Amino acid sequence: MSSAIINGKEIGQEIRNAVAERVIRLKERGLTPGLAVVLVGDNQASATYVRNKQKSCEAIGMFSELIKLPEETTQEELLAQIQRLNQREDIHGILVQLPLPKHIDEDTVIATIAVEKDVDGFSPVSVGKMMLGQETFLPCTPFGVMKLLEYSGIEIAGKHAVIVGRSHIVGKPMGQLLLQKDATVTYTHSKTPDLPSFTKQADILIAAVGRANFITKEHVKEGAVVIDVGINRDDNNKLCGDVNFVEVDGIASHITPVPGGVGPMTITMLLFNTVQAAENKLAQ
Ligand SMILES: NC(=O)C1=CN([C@@H]2O[C@H](COP(=O)(O)OP(=O)(O)OC[C@H]3O[C@@H](n4cnc5c(N)ncnc54)[C@H](OP(=O)(O)O)[C@@H]3O)[C@@H](O)[C@H]2O)C=CC1
Ligand SMILES: Nc1nc(=O)c2c([nH]1)NC[C@@H]1CN(c3ccc(C(=O)N[C@@H](CCC(=O)O)C(=O)O)cc3)C=[N+]21
Repeated sequence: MSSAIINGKEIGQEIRNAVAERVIRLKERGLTPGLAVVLVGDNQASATYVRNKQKSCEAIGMFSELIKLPEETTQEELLAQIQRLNQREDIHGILVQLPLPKHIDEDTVIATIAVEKDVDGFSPVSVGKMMLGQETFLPCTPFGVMKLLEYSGIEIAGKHAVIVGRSHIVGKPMGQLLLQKDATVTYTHSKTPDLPSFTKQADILIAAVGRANFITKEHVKEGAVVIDVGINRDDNNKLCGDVNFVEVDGIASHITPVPGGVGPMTITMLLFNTVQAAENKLAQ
């Protein structure tokens, strides 16, 4: 039997409809939620994501502004741009698209974003609050995965979650959010010897590696829930995840596709966080 498909497009749309309602309420009170996306350089993949984000904002009546800066932008210039966005009344969320060109220090840039506008949840203060279980903007991709699990009725408490990957934007916060819901969490990474011996134990397996079709049937326990965060291009330049879908289909109880799985949820939670930022401002 094939695995149940967790449909991120559908679940994302359901959440977006609720977010759109909140946008209407805010507009009635004279406030249009605004997102600024800062894109430095001309990374092709980044340009595609950024377009998706803008289209999604427009679709639910939010304002979005793209600040496109040349590859040679200095760090000082970028910091000055962010400071201007921090001051602007019409901008409630700021997203600096990563990765940045090598001559710019990402940590410094992210730490400059005002915490009340940090809708990516990447700044040190946001990360610290998340670790402490305090209210804050949660990073969109792990937040989106939590929603996928919730909407699919998948139980987390007491389950063994194994994360492959420990990046600051996906793997690390993912483990933290699952831990908060009482999963037992194991982190694995490139220095983990005998990876399948760990992943085979997972009730919930999260793949955030960045390698096309890396997770195969030898990594997956019968009946596991498999969440594929990866967005890669295969040899034919086709979009694919970190999980070899064909092999794992039928072994997993549930699986997310790529495209149409985690990707649309990331954008959904960005819209969610931006509307929350706008509501927070009205509540001040
Ligand atoms: N769907 C979405 O919305 C999003 C998708 N992505 C996608 O998710 C994937 C991961 O992104 P990101 O976390 O930013 O990537 P990074 O490259 O920052 O991190 C990759 C992680 O995978 C680990 N890793 C690499 N090779 C292996 C290996 N052979 N065995 C075990 N672990 C390994 C690395 O380990 P180590 O730390 O030891 O180097 C690292 O922790 C990418 O495909 C990216 O495009 C990213 C963001 C959002
Ligand atoms: N500051 C910052 N915040 C991010 O959230 C961020 C980032 N930088 N840098 C890059 C990664 C990647 N990312 C994706 C978002 C949406 C899709 C997405 O919508 N994917 C669609 C397909 C898109 C397509 O067709 O190319 C899908 O999976 O169905 C994918 C990847 C956000 N990231």
